[in-house]
Amino acid sequence: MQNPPDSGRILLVDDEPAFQRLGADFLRGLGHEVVVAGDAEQALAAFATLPAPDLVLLDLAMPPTMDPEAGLELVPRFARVPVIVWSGHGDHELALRAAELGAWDFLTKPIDPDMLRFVIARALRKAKLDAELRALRAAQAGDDMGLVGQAQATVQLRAMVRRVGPTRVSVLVLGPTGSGKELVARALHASSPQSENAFVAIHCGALSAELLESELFGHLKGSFTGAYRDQPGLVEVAHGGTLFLDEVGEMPPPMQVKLLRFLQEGTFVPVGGRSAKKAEVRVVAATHRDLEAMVRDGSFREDLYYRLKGVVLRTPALGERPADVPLLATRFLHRVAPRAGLSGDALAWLAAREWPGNVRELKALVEAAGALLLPDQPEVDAPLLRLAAGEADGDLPAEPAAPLEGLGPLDAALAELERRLVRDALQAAGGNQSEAARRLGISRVGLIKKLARLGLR
Ligand SMILES: Nc1ncnc2c1ncn2[C@@H]1O[C@H](COP(=O)(O)OP(=O)(O)OP(=O)(O)O)[C@@H](O)[C@H]1O
Repeated sequence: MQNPPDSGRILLVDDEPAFQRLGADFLRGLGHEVVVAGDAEQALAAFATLPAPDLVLLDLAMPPTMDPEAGLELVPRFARVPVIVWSGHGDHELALRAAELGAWDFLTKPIDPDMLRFVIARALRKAKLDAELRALRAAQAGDDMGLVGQAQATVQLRAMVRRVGPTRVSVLVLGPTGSGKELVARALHASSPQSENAFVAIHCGALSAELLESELFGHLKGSFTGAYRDQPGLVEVAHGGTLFLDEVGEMPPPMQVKLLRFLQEGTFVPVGGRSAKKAEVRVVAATHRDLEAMVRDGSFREDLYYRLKGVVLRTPALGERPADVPLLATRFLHRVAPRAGLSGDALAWLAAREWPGNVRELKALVEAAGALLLPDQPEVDAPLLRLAAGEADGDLPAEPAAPLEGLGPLDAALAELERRLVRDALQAAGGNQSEAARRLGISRVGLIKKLARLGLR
């Protein structure tokens, strides 16, 4: 039977078996799918299981306390979807508190079935409209999903992300450092139906096998020196969302086995634990290494490789997609200097450059140049880019000529120029030193030393 337009998946939370049965039958009769939970713990577990419910019906008074206040605490935990609460206590105060905590509606037992049907239909319709509005806004605001570029390879990459994002298939992102692998992983998550759940990234090469295991799967109190309390693993934090395994090629072999088990069975055992726990995550892995060669030389498990390699997406080196450079540079510049432009010689200078650090390098350079713009300088030009790249050979950006005249030796003129750049950056950052340092492309400590040296403090 075709479900009616306003049907949905409903989580019914009530401890009374008779009510559970009658309620579930009634709701199913209306075309809804129903999942039943008898207490708070079951309710939270059912809420985290995919596919996620579209609406929660929550009895506020449940064992062991039967205290509606305890039930109220659950309301924000279901905040993603409409929550309709009910209680035997029909008091005004309780209804107000529930509304404050975000409940969609408050009903008093005994429940009037017609009223329930009406309230549910309205809540589901509103939730559906909200979701459509969110999707429309996302499509309008960032059609490029943050993946800027017009090169053929980038256009194709975006098309693949749009296609693969909404599926649950594992994705392996291959490309050199700084080419946008993590960005692709985030775009996949953002275009998945689970985008409101967590996106959790872990760098597999930065930790020893032991620490990586404890980070991924969690640990129990006392399982090693320094384990003062139980710590959930990142796979649990990412439950229902996306787990991004960055530099998966660096994963130590003992961890490769454990990761494979988790990917195959969906279960894991926290460090120091005995029983297996469950978590459901979408896995996106990335590496700049040649995983196939690593499989051949035995440093990466073949079975894990095939498990991770559901769909392979590639982020080419920036040098292989020169058509992206002007667009990326303009986008990065506008983040620090919204009204500034790039001159023709700046674009030519960028185009002629090699980018061993790929998009990350371009971003850092253009942002630094944007921060160095003088207030009356409308464009970033090639000399300013050279200055930002640390390649300036004296042809500094045109400072208003008159005020610098007569400053005497070159050192004094440079110090004066530096003073102005620092003052401008501080002013633009509203006096915030960290922000000013970021704009200048130096560390905060470096800025403080500069302020002292230039006599600005
Ligand atoms: N197509 C793009 N559009 C906009 N920004 C991009 C693009 N590609 C990369 N970037 C930016 O460049 C920087 C580096 O990207 P990212 O961290 O995704 O690269 P990566 O390949 O994961 O790097 P690594 O291998 O070092 O982890 C980030 O700030 C990211 O936002």
